[in-house]
Amino acid sequence: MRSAVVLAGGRSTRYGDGDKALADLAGSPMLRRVADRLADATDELVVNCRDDQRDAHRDALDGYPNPIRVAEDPEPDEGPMAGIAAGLREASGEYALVVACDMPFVDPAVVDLLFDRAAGRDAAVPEMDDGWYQTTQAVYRADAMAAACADALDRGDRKILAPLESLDWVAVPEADVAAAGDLESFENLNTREAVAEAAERFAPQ
Ligand SMILES: Nc1nc2c(ncn2[C@@H]2O[C@H](COP(=O)(O)OP(=O)(O)OP(=O)(O)O)[C@@H](O)[C@H]2O)c(=O)[nH]1
Repeated sequence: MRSAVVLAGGRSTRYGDGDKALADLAGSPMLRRVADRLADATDELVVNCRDDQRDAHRDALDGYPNPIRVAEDPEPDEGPMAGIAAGLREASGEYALVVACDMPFVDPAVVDLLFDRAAGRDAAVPEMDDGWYQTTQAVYRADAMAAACADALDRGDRKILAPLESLDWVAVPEADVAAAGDLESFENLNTREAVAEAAERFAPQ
């Protein structure tokens, strides 16, 4: 049982007015593009968002083939780490992929690699050649990471790697990701211009 948690509780300030999770990408909302990429690679979808986003996000996912759960932030605007914790608490699988709602090119082959590498550990996190860890496209043992995020938030430590300090995790080198799939998996779209450019790369509906 593989869960997927899509983080969608942000305010999309760089996108401007509107929720970038609902940005139109050649006929589908970005959240739906992400979800569709995960449909075969995972068994359930958890959408993490605020209460005021819930109905629109459900509508965007109408007809999705896997079970959907919504994990609301207990407090809005507490940042991605709080979103990860809320989403993972709602996941029913032992392991869950966490992915941001603005990564519509997430590659199922990369997802498979991350689940494989996480097996028996608490997390598998891609490590880019420039030293960046892709914590918002990584696989976690759901209960361990949710607890570690809660601890880090309690300590007031918002560093994105803070929850990993107490976990048994493995970095997945960029070269391994590139060998298994496509590095565009990590591309994230923050502005209307980026969404418009990406829309051209999807086949017309
Ligand atoms: N639950 C939750 N998720 C968040 C929060 N802030 C960001 N995220 C999510 O984390 C992911 C990465 O964050 P950003 O790309 O910075 O998204 P954002 O904060 O909506 O966008 P900007 O305001 O332009 O930075 C996105 O999927 C967001 O939905 C938050 O306060 N709560």
